[in-house]
Amino acid sequence: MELFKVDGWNIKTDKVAFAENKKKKLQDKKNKKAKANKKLKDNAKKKATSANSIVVNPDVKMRKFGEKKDQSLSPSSSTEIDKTSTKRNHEEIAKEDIDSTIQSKPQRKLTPLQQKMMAKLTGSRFRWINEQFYTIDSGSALDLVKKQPELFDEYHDGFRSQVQSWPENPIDVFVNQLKARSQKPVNAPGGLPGLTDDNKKLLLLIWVVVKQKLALEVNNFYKSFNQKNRKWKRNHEVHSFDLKKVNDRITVADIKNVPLPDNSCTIVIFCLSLMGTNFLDFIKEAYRILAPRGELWIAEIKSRFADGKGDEFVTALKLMGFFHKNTDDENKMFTRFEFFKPAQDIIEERKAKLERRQKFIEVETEKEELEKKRQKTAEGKWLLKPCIYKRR
Ligand SMILES: C[S@@+](CC[C@H](N)C(=O)[O-])C[C@H]1O[C@@H](n2cnc3c(N)ncnc32)[C@H](O)[C@@H]1O
Repeated sequence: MELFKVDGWNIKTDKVAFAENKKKKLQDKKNKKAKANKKLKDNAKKKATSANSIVVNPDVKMRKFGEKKDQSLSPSSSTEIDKTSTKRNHEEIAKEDIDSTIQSKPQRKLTPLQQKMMAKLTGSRFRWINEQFYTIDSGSALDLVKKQPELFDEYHDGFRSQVQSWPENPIDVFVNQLKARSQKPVNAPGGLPGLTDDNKKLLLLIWVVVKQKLALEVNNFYKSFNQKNRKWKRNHEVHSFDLKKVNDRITVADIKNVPLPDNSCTIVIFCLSLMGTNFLDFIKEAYRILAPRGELWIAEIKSRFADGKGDEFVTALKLMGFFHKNTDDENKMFTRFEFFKPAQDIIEERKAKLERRQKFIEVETEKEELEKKRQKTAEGKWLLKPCIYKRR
C-alpha cells in the first residue's frame, strides 16, 4: 500500500506533477513579461533619439541660440533665451510625439479618430514653430530655417490654414491699394511715390516681405496696366525677402539687413512680418532704404498690440523718424498702418532742431529712452506681443 493512501482520499500523482508545471508556466510568463517590458523601454529610447534627430531638440537648439547671443553681447535677447530654454511645454512635447507618430505611422488609411489626433498634433507643431519665430531674434530665425528648412514649410502650411478662415487677407488689401493708387500719376496727390532714375524715368521700387503672392500680383498688374496704358507706362521693380527661397522672386535675407542701397525704394511693405523680437531693427532698415517721401505700409495682427490699439507702436515708429499717415483698424484680425519718410529738407530741419535743443539742455531724447528700453527688454516682449494662435 502506498504511504498516505487512504480509501476515498486519493492524492493523484499527476496533480502533483501539475503543480510543478504551473510553477514552470508562471516562470515562463514572468520571463515573457520582462522581455516585453525591455522591448517597450528599448522602443521608447529609440523613439526619443529619432525624434530629436529629425527635429530640433528644444534644449539643444536654445542653447545654440544662447551661445550666439552671448557672442553678439545682446543682454536683452540672451535673458529671453535663457528663460525659453528651460521651458518644455506641452507644445514641444507634442512636437516630439508628432515626429515619433509619423515615423511609426503604419502605411494604412487613418481612422477618423486618428485623423483628428493627427490634425491636433500638426496644429500643435505649427503653434510651436510660430512661437519660436516670435520669441527669438531675426538672426536666430534665419539660422533656424537654414538648419531646418522644413520648419518654414510646416509653418506656412499652418499659417495658410489659419488665414483661410479670415474674412480678408491683408495682402489683398495691399494689392488693391497699389492698383487703386496706380491709376493716378506717380508722385501726384493720391498717386504712388516714385523715384527718377538716370534716364529721368519714374521708378516705383516696392519692397515686400512676403512669400510670393504680393510680388506676383503686383508684377501681373503692371504688366497688364502697361499694355493698356502705353502712354503712362509704369516702371517698377519688386524685391521680396524671406527666410527661405521658395521661388525665384525671393531673396533670402534677414530683413534687418537687406542688400539694397540707401534711399532706393519708394514703398516698403511688412505684411504680418514683424516677427523677430528685434523688429524695430526692420523699421530702421526700412527707413534706410526708403527714399524721402517713400512710404512704409504695415499690417499686423490686432492681438499683438500691447496697448490694444497700436498707439504706442505708432509713437515708437515716429521716434525712428517716420511720419504717421494713417491707421486702419476696420478689419477684425489685423490693423494696417501707413507711414512715410519725410522729405529731405524736413529731415535736415529736424536734425538741426534736435541738435540745438541738445546743446542747451542735457536731456535724454525720447529716442534714446526707447533705445535703452529695448536694450533692457526686446521690443517683441512689450511693444508687439508674440502672435499666439489658439487651439481649435
Ligand atoms: C506670418 S508670415 C506672413 C507671410 C505673408 N507676408 C502673408 O501675409 O501671407 C511672416 C513671414 O515673414 C517672414 N519673416 C519673418 N521674419 C523675417 C526676417 N527677419 N527676415 C525675412 N523674413 C522674415 C517669415 O518667414 C514669413 O514668411
